[in-house]
Order: sequence, then structure tokens, then C-alpha cells
Amino acid sequence: MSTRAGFVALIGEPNAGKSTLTNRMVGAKVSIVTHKVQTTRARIRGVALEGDSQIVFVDTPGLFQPKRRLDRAMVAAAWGGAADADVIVLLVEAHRGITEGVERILEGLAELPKGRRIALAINKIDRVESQKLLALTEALNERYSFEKTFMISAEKGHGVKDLKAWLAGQVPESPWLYPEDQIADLPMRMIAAEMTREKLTLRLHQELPYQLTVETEHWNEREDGSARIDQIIYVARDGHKGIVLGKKGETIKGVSKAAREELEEFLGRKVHLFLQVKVRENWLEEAERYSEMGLDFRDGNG
Ligand SMILES: Nc1nc2c(ncn2[C@@H]2O[C@H](COP(=O)(O)OP(=O)(O)OP(=O)(O)O)[C@@H](O)[C@H]2O)c(=O)[nH]1
Repeated sequence: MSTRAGFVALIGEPNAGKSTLTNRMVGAKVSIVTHKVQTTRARIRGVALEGDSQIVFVDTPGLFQPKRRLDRAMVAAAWGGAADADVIVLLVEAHRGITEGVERILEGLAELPKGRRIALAINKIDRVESQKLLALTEALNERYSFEKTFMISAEKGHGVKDLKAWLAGQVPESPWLYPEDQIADLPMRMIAAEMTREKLTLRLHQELPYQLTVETEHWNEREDGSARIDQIIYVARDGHKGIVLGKKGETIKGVSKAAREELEEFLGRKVHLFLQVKVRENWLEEAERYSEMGLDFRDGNG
């Protein structure tokens, strides 16, 4: 039997209901943890299964954070991330309608290369009357010709099944990106990597090399109930390695200790954390690709 797998980018204004929707589709186990994961590049909200399809929900941070005054290049890159996904779903809040933020997103959509699969999901339909919904659907489809429109209530569950079934049929034929038994495990790996990255940020302040990423390479459950976690800190230049290690390795030791303590608290058990710093000049380009992110994790399952 052929399997399908792919990435679905959920886009929309903050509060549109992306997390709630993902929770619905994925099931609580994975998404409860994933919503804490925020990387600067891609955020995996969760992995859903539907029949033979694996749907990986991602979003592209930077797209809707005007606070950060992202320059055009950054915004373009963020849109590039969305464009890399197999399917894009724009979430619009039924009761708020076409806000300025939605307008901006619609403009962005129009600039994407043609041939993308883009669906519209009007969320929070429980908050408005059906006549209003029809008017909003029409208005939005006049601005952009969406492949399909769904009316949903992520919170109450209305319409979510249909959307999920449609998405399952849209992702390409492909082997699954994550082994089934490791789906729940994946976000934990990301959370663990984020914790280390956060500690690095705290210690290095402005010194922190911009081109730095942390990946959890191995995660082994030990018989005594503890976990052995191996992580790699990737830097782009040899010189950055020294900064991360610090004098006599003091920086990395401090980072390791702080991250381990936080992990132990989070997991409620003993953790053995091993950090390694590696130079990989072009990791930045590699990491921009969601699929490669998937591969990184698969490689790390060793
Ligand atoms: N009435 C109603 N409220 C909803 C619905 N879906 C989401 N909400 C609420 O809208 C708020 C924002 O939902 P989130 O899922 O956190 O939205 P999000 O901002 O896209 O997700 P994050 O980017 O992770 O913050 C929450 O208070 C939800 O309970 C819905 O269908 N109906």
C-alpha cells in the first residue's frame, strides 16, 4: 500500500486558532508539547495521521511578527518557507473577517509561485451567524482563488474532520517522514534542543553566533529510568566553536548544566546530557528546508 506524507503550513494572524486546530488533528499527546517549541526557522506544531497519510503541520515564524521589523528579505524567506510546504492553509477568524493583517497575508499569497495548493479555513464559525459566513467566504475567494474553502470550529471540532481528510489526500505519495512510534518522541527532541539553545543565548548574549543551531541527535531511555540525550551544537565557522566552548570549556559546561537541570525538571527524572560542538558551514541553507529538518531527526534516531 502506498503511503503519503508532507508538510502543511498553517498561516494566519496570531490567535487565528492554529494551535487549537493542530491539537484537534493531531491528538493531545503530541501537540501539548509541540506548542512550546519555537525555533527561529520552522516550528513543527504536530504530526497527524490519517489513514496512510502523515501530515506534518508547520508554520513559518517571522511572517506575522511585525514587532520584529523584519526586513523584506526576511519576510521573503518566511514566505519561502510557506511555499516549501506541500499545502498551505490560511486560517481566518470568522468574527474578525478581513482585517489588515489578513489583507497583508492575501497580498503575500498572490505573490507566491502559481500552482501552490492553498486552502482557506474560516475558523471560529461558532461565533458568527451563517449568513455572515457566506459573505466572508465570497469576499475572501474574490481576493484569492482558494483551492478549497472549509468552515470550521477548531475548538468545537466542526468541519475539522473534512479538512483533515482533504489534507491527507493532498500531501504527496511518499514514505512517512517520521516513524510512527517516534512521533510523540519528536517534539521532545525539539524541546530539549530548544532548551539548550536558550541557555546558550542566556550565556552568550550578543556574542552568540547568529548562525547556530542545536539538534538532539540521540535520545536513549535507560533501564534505571534516566535518559541519555546527545545533542550537537552546529556553528557555521571554526571561530564560533571557541566562543561556544568558552575558556577551558566553561561556557559549554555551564550551558550543559543549566539545560540538564531544566530537562530534569521538565521530564521529572534524571538526565545525562552530552553536548558536542560541530562546524558545518552550510547548515543554514540545509535547515531552511523542512524536509531536511525531518531527515536530521531521522538520522538522529540512530
Ligand atoms: N470560539 C472559538 N474559539 C476558538 C476556536 N479556535 C480557537 N479558538 C480560541 O482562539 C484562541 C487562540 O487560539 P490558538 O489556537 O492559540 O491560536 P494561534 O494564535 O493561531 O496559535 P499560536 O500561534 O500557537 O498562539 C484561543 O483562546 C482558542 O481557544 C474556535 O473554533 N471557536
